[in-house]
Amino acid sequence: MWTLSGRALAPWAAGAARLLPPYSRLVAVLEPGATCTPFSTAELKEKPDMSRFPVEDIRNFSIIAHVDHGKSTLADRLLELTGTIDKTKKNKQVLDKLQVERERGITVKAQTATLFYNFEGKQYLLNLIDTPGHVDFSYEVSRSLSACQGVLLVVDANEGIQAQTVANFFLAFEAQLSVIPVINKIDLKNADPERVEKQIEKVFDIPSEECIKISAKLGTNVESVLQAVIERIPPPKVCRENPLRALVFDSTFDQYRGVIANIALLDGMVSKGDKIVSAHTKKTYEVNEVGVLNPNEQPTHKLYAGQVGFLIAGMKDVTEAQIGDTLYLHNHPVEPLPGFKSAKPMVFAGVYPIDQSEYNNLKSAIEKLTLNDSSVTVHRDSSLALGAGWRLGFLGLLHMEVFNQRLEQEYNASVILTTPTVPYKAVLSSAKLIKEYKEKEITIINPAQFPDKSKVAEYLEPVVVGTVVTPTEYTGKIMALCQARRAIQKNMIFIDENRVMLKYLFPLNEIVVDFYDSLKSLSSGYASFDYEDAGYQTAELIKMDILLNGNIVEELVTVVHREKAYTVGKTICERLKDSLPRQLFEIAIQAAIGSKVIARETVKAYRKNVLAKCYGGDITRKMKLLKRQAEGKKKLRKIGNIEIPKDAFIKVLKTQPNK
Ligand SMILES: Nc1nc2c(ncn2[C@@H]2O[C@H](COP(=O)(O)OP(=O)(O)OP(=O)(O)O)[C@@H](O)[C@H]2O)c(=O)[nH]1
Repeated sequence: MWTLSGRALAPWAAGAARLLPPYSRLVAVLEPGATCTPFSTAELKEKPDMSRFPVEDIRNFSIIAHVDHGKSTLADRLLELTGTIDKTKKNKQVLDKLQVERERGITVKAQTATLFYNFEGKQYLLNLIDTPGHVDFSYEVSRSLSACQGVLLVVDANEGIQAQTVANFFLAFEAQLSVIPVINKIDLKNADPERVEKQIEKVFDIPSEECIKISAKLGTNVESVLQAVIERIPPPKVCRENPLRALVFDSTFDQYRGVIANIALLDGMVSKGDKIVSAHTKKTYEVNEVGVLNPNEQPTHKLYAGQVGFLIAGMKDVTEAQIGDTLYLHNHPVEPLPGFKSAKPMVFAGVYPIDQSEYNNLKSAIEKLTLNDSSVTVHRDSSLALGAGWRLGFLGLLHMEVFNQRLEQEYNASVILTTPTVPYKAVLSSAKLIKEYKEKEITIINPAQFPDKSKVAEYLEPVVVGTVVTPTEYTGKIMALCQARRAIQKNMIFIDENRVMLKYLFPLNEIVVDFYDSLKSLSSGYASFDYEDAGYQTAELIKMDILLNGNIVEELVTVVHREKAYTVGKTICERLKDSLPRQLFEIAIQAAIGSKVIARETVKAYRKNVLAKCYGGDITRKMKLLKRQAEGKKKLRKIGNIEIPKDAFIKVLKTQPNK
């Protein structure tokens, strides 16, 4: 049984073991308690001497929370309080650097910032890692935690504990990190911090006196968060006398400087000019620069064990900086760190260039983006209708959308995305087939390759344990929704008199697309959801085609449970009818299993006259409109003689909200 501070946890809390951070396995060798005079701002802007921070004056921590509970806002305040950034109204989610993060107001990629903080006459080095809150990005959270010894668990004073609060707490707890509960948004009219304190005590077994109540927005009581970081989070357990051993816990690709690795030093030190080796590739590099992220890269020439920073060493190829890799000094090999369990993709989709001449550009964009996001898996794929492309694996639908948006925004790539599918399995029925496929059980990530029933002894579908946290008044409706999604109830726990936590075993394909959306609308936005992998179960699966005037739409081929075929087919046809523009002729939309049509809708004929509003004989204006229409057509996907705007399929598939 897991315990926290010697206390036993609620029985349901004894979760499956997740990855432990390498730090927690090392023995502490702390340096004697030297103090140092604080850096002046001028010194900081120059090159700070990182040797002035003994291990005991370092704290590495992460901020974890449910979506929107205020992680990034708290990070802004901490950056301001420590003078890392100026106090201005413009500082909003400073660490959310990606365009997609700013547009959607969500954190997608974990970010690191080094803060210098003076407390009781000492200057401390604090490394803060801001993490994403959405379930799709929990892999980023696990990785970030590997470079930390403690976390700030932020909980909204009005919303209280939510599904991702629970999931993130256990990631931190199982990694044996110190947890500081921070109740945020106490300025809200409906804030009830005392109720949230009680929830934290009940669910996480953390005494309410340990909770810090703040308003990150107004800055109220934020200073006591920094003090708690120093007092309650232990310094890293590392040894500076040993030769260098650095963990690459993240990496980004810069067009001009190549790979920038985020590293946590577990042993020794690294300097500019050192020759280092990657334990993964065994390639040797010269260190071009090392430094801290403050929050932008600030060269320091040296980094010491216990510190977190960046390293640039002329790694140009996307495969050279593996996340989880260990770096060591040339001629001083060390035992590599355990690395990370690779992220398991939950959703697969085909990605094709709109125009095949764009194939190479798209290939290079995908390669570069996957370096920044190693949780995406890439398989080459091709289709008769769509040409050469890839089948990519994502952690969830939001992850897929964000990846697509980043391809467009950061690399100007326009792509066709096919229906997301979960990784099904098929157990083959005969020795001959097993010989042909070279395995007994095949994984199907492309519905077009779904094997026929005659070849299969049984189909298997992935399942997850889902956690729903909801106000009690919605329990009945939510239970009905879960049942309709073929879920089996496992547990029900009252967090307090008004809030309940439900645990269900769900088939993954029932929740990836629109479960979250339905849950939110059923509960007026109050219920939250999180899930984790729970293996496979047998299922009656069939392949369903969608046809437009008799032509199969490759983007929409899906695998469905037999029970659900009619409902799913009907819904897709209806949605397609709403998102397809009318054309000069009638369009028949059909859902079919083999040759049997199970649902049908019709789009009536219509002609769009772009010149309708052009009175008189302004020929240049007419030409302009016709040219614009022709340009628009280049972006259309043609199936038979039907022209379909690129986003029509996405509209059909996309039912999950942005958050
Ligand atoms: N009233 C009030 N609003 C706050 C406070 N802290 C954050 N917010 C608001 O809550 C919203 C979400 O804040 P973020 O800091 O983006 O939340 P987050 O947890 O980083 O969100 P993700 O990165 O998407 O997981 C924003 O609109 C903030 O302005 C607070 O103390 N009081």
